[in-house]
Amino acid sequence: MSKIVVVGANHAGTAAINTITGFNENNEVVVFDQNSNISFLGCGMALWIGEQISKPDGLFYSNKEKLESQGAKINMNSSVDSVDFDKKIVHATLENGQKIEESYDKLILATGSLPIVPNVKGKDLENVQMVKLFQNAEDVIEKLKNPEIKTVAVVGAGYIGVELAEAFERKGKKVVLIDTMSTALSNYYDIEFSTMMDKNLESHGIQLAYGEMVKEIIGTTKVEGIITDKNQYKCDMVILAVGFRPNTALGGGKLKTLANGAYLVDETQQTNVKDVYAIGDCASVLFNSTGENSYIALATNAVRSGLIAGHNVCGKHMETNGVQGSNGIAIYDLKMVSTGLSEERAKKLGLEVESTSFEDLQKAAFIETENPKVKIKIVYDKNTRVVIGAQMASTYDMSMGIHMFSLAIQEKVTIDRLKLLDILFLPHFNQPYNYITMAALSAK
Ligand SMILES: Cc1cc2nc3c(=O)[nH]c(=O)nc-3n(C[C@H](O)[C@H](O)[C@H](O)COP(=O)(O)OP(=O)(O)OC[C@H]3O[C@@H](n4cnc5c(N)ncnc54)[C@H](O)[C@@H]3O)c2cc1C
Ligand SMILES: NC(=O)C1=CN([C@@H]2O[C@H](COP(=O)(O)OP(=O)(O)OC[C@H]3O[C@@H](n4cnc5c(N)ncnc54)[C@H](O)[C@@H]3O)[C@@H](O)[C@H]2O)C=CC1
Repeated sequence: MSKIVVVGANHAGTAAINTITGFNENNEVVVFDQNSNISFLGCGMALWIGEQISKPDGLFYSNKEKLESQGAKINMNSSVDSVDFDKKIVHATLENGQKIEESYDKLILATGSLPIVPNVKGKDLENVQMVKLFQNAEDVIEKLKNPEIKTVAVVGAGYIGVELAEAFERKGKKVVLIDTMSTALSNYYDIEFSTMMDKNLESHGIQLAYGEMVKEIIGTTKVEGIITDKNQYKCDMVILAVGFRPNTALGGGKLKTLANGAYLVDETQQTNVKDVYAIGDCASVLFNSTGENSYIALATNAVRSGLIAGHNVCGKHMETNGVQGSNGIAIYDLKMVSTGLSEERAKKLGLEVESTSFEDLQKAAFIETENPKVKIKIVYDKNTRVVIGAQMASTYDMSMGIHMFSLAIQEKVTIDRLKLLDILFLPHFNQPYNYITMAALSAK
């Protein structure tokens, strides 16, 4: 029997706690989380703000009572202030202000990430909003009730920014979407895909302000406008969504990190200090497209890494497969999914790559019901021909197709092996000369 302390009980922490308690091995599990809620699905935030769902209740899948019924001791509103890695003790402040010491045999750090805050004048004005926690969503929803909030400037056209731009437009607000890059979603898609999203956003009246760097948020007490290196926009609310950084202050220089501060972990999620594990957004992941440890903040990675650490702290050896950073987005009718590297990002990393693309109807052409076009692009290493990325876009829900490419990258499958892959055909579903086969066959 071991005593396992878990710091942070959102997606990664909860996955680890569920795994450990699921073994029913009478391990003592003590958990600290500085927040008042557990397992908030940020992915539902835009749906809630944009009123595509009527209430937030379904955005949580666990809570203190549930985890305690499984045998863990849960301290909510309780922060861990420091860790003595030599003595194997965490120092925490409980909800009632009491300072305590908790010893551990195994420690799991699941402290997640923090939104990056650009260091610009005016960032502390009223109505400048972060969008990470449940409480942030509550604040935004409350503020949107004020009819004086007419225009929202969203800074960052990544996943959060694009999803929220849609949500604000659905709420009848004027939206300006600002990004330093020349398209939306530039971390995930090549230009022929991201421009599809840009046209989609523009066709719904969202103003795109790309290639612009925010210099200042203006106002006396509240937001009145935003100034970039190229323009000035009048607005009543500013959303900052320019990415996450790992929340790793507890490492205190003892734990090795990537350049961005994420705890460096091995294939079992263990850090460089024995018996100390790190999972989720505070940790590195092995990125199969490059073979290197990287930072990819996703709930999917958080859950998987929690499962892995949960096994290993209980003495059940489990190793990561590495990840592909598979992701998806659905804005109005447009769905886009990607995995691994885009061609542009691969080239920026100095990789020699080729790509192959195809566009066709999803189903047999004679089908008389809904039959949208699907666009696909597969990126592969020029020398080894191993697949390292794929992107798909359509108004049709083709999202399941990307999982096969995720597996192809994980298992280092070459583009040539996809040419004759046995893909089912049924006119209701797809075409015999389907776009996956055709893209692979047209590879150089
Ligand atoms: C708006 C939004 C939409 C998203 N959509 C998606 C999506 O569609 N798909 C997807 O895969 N991912 C999505 N993500 C990303 C996903 O939410 C994160 O990757 C995920 O939350 C990471 O989980 P985590 O448990 O590692 O970290 P976090 O969610 O950051 O949780 C960390 C926890 O640690 C606690 N904590 C931190 N420090 C301490 C301390 N010192 N003491 C005690 N407790 C501490 C915090 O209170 C928190 O509960 C989205 C994120 C946002 C904000
Ligand atoms: N559907 C999904 O899978 C979702 C995933 N997430 C994940 O959550 C994490 C955080 O999401 P985001 O904050 O959207 O990060 P992101 O990395 O997706 O996008 C950040 C955007 O901000 C831009 N940017 C950076 N600095 C800027 C600056 N100073 N001014 C203007 N623009 C700037 C970048 O060019 C980029 O387009 C990501 O890891 C993301 O993948 C979030 C929402 C949905």
